[in-house]
Amino acid sequence: MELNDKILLETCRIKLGGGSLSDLSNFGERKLFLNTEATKKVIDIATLLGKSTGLACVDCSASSDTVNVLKQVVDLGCCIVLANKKPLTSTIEDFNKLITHPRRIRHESTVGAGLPVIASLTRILSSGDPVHHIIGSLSGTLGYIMSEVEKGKPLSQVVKVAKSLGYTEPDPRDDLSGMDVARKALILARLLGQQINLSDIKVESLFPKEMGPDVMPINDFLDGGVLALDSDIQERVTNASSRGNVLRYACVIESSSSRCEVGLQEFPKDSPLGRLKGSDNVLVVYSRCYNEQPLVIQGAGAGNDTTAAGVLADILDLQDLF
Ligand SMILES: NC(=O)C1=CN([C@@H]2O[C@H](COP(=O)(O)OP(=O)(O)OC[C@H]3O[C@@H](n4cnc5c(N)ncnc54)[C@H](OP(=O)(O)O)[C@@H]3O)[C@@H](O)[C@H]2O)C=CC1
Ligand SMILES: N[C@@H](CC=O)C(=O)O
Repeated sequence: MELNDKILLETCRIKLGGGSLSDLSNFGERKLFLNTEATKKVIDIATLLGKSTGLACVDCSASSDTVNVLKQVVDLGCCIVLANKKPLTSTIEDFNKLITHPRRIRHESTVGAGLPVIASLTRILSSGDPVHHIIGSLSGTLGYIMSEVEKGKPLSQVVKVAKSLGYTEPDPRDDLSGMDVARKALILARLLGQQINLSDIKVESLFPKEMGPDVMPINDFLDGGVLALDSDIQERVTNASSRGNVLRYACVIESSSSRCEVGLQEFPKDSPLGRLKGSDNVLVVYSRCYNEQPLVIQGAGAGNDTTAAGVLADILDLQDLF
């Protein structure tokens, strides 16, 4: 379908109302392709236009199912742009395949939404400057939740607000389990050359297994389950505060030891992570050049606008190649 202003406005209306893209099939003369048929269409177009035109295949889903079609379009010479972290956090073989042509992939929005995290790291590494150590707070949702809980608001309420502001993954348990941050950490660690998998990362979840997506439907979690988490997190925040600290969900990556872990940690209130407010992300990078004075990248790390801006900038950046 042609993405004219009318269709784009209608798409925004449907998605802001919590609807599905499939609702667009009821809007004028649209044809909706599902799964196998959709994949075949994408491959047909990639076969026709991939090599000659710099066709970019853009994945803004939160699905694990797109990795096969992405690998095929890469083989057909297409560029790929991802906001979706799952293809890059599949097996190391899939990751290596997707980055076969490093100049034909952009995935800025996979870490820090629109913040220039991937671009900065890629520049540092390609200049031959080895990155030793990264520490960051890479979840807009968890950053927002921790700063609101600090103000005395219950976690259960704040999760719903984070969802309505577009910060969370489609299922906020992807954020609260730490898996969304673990995926970002894995993408960064793999960029640094670590040949590791998601299962190698130590991850702290903020809810018990009984509340997981395989056990509890999302609405039961949001309307009931999450209430049981309020007192524990409030107590941890209060205890940290009594020591002059704040709690942040941090990610630590160390090149020398291949250490990669994500979880809640206490930080002094006046440290780069401790000063974070709202959905801001911060990434502190230590390399040979950025040693005494590390590179600090900070700003809004989640939300529809900043993520979309990151994706659009990636598409435009690729067009300069052709
Ligand atoms: N929100 C944010 O701040 C950020 C999000 N991201 C990433 O961007 C991605 C999208 O997040 P967000 O926009 O919040 O999520 P949404 O759920 O709003 O959007 C995902 C869209 O993908 C569609 N979709 C799902 N599966 C498939 C599929 N197999 N093929 C094609 N389309 C599919 C969904 O369709 P339907 O409408 O039918 O559900 C939906 O419209 C995620 O991977 C997320 O991690 C990255 C950085 C920041
Ligand atoms: N759910 C994510 C969105 C960006 O990746 C977050 O909260 O950071």
